[in-house]
Amino acid sequence: MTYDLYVVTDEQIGHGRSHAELARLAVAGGADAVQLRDKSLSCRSLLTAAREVRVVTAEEGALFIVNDRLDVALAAGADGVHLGQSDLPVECARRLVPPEFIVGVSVRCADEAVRAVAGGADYVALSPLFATGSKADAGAGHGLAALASIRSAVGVPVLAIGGIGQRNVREVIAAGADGVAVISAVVAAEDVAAAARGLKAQIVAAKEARRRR
Ligand SMILES: Cc1ncc(COP(=O)(O)OP(=O)(O)O)c(N)n1
Ligand SMILES: Cc1nc(C(=O)O)sc1CCOP(=O)(O)O
Ligand SMILES: [Mg+2]
Repeated sequence: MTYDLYVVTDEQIGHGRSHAELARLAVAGGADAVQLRDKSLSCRSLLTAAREVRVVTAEEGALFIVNDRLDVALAAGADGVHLGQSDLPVECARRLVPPEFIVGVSVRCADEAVRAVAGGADYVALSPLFATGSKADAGAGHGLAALASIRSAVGVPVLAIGGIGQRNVREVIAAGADGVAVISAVVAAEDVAAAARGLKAQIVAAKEARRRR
C-alpha cells in the first residue's frame, strides 16, 4: 500500500470540476490515493459523489478514502475513511469495519500518533505540517521536527498535510514522511494532472535520495 501522493478533493477551489473529475485527473497524474472531502454536502449527495469517485479510482487502481463519514465510506465501497481528533474514535471505527478497511487518523504530535496506532490506525497524518489557507481552523503548522518525531514513534505510514506544494515537497519527504496529502497544490491547478505528475516525480526522487543517504 503506497500513499506517496494523496490528493484531497475540494470543489470550492477546483475551478468548476466535480469531485470525480478532480479525482480522475489527479489519478491520471499519478496520485496513489484520493480522499473525498466535502463538508457542505448532505449525506445523500456525499454518497452520490463517493460512488462516482469510487468508479474513477477503481478503474486506475488508486485508493479511495472518504473524509469523516464511515457510513458513507462503507456504503460507497471505499477503501477507507479518514478520521480527525474530533471525529469517530479510531477504536470505534475499527470495530465496525472489515480488517482490510483502511482507517487513517489526523495527529498533532507523537503521543497522539502512538495512541492512534494503538487504537488501530493504518496510517497517521500530521495535521497541519505548515500553515494552510485551505482549512480555516487548521491552526499553526507543527513543522518538520514534529514530523520526524512521529516517524520515529510509530511503525505505520506517516503522512503530512497542510501547506505542501512543489516548492517544499522534497524537504517533507527528507524529514521522513511516507507520503504527502495536498489540496490546493493539485486541485486548484489549471492542469490538475500535470500538477500531480510534478509532485509525484519529486516525491519519488526524494524517496530515492533518502534511500541512498
Ligand atoms: C490526510 C488527511 N489528514 C488530515 C485531515 C484532517 O482531518 P480532520 O482533522 O478531521 O479535519 P477535516 O478534514 O475533517 O476538516 C484530512 N482530512 N486528511
Ligand atoms: C484538509 C486539511 N486538514 C488539515 C489539518 O491540519 O487538519 S490542513 C488541510 C488542508 C490542506 O490543504 P493544502 O494542501 O491546500 O494546504
Ligand atoms: Mg474530520
